[in-house]
Amino acid sequence: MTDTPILRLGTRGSPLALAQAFEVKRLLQEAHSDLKDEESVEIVVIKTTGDKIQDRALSAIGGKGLFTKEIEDGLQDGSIDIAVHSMKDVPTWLPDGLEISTVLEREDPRDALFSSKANSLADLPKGAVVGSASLRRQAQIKAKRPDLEVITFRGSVQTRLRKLEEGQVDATLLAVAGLNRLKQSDLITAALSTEEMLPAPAQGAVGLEVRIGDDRVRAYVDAIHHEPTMQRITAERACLAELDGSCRTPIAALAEIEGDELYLRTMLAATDGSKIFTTERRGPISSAEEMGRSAGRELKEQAGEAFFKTLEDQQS
Ligand SMILES: NCc1[nH]cc(CCC(=O)O)c1CC(=O)O
Repeated sequence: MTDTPILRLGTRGSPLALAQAFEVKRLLQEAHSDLKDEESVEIVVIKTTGDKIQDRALSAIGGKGLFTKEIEDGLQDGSIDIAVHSMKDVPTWLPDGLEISTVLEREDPRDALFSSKANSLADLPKGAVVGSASLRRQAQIKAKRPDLEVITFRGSVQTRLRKLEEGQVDATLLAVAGLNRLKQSDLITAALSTEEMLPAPAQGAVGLEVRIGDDRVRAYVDAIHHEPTMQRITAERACLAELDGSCRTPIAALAEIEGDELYLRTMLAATDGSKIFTTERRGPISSAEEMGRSAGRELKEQAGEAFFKTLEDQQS
């Protein structure tokens, strides 16, 4: 019997965030006999700025860490021991004293199309309306199908699918991983190939953030760590860091492990799809970080300073 929990997990309260937190709890309980008690691992729901603001595109609100800041505050003030995040939402720079110690095995990193009108982006009727608030998705849609109308579209997975059902849009895109974790993958019309739609850095990966040097907590979380996932997202996030990417910059990156090599594809785009820069790297897994950095530098050079200046102007 435990009076107080042994571990407190901090999470957002969306159905997807909760599903991820319960998965972490289940894995921790499976790995450690002293956590078998129901009360030994407590899930603490924390509302973030990103959850409070529902009426605007995140890119318009700006700022990094919209889905993570308040949860990190909980780590720093000791009210939680572990923050559970979608790694896609975690900024590349973490607050002092915190680290991503652990990642779960990655889910499917692809984006999924939801539509009753077509099974692929290419087959959508001319002029169809696609709802997405992600600049990365908007840019890739516009690059392939300039005739489509892309409208900003936010809310939880449930809200977006309801809007689609109501006919507010002809199609929307969501991460396959989210639907899989919610056990709702049957709602997916089609998963898009990574050639059609390159995913966001770290899409499909769940990460655990802890206080640096918290050996007690580390002893628990180390048992559920998946190193190949960490290697992949290290390369992807290094590219993002090099570009100083926020959710205002359309950036995509996907690293895959092929034998003992890492194969990294990255993309930087103008939001209207008028420019797409891509680069690839192949190298030893141990160079994940440097490969990502170098890919990011190359994208920066390809795009040139004028490109970043234009991005800034578009936002102001
Ligand atoms: N920005 C919201 C967000 N953060 C993580 C996911 C999906 C799950 C994942 O990528 O792990 C989503 C929703 C979506 O893009 O469909």
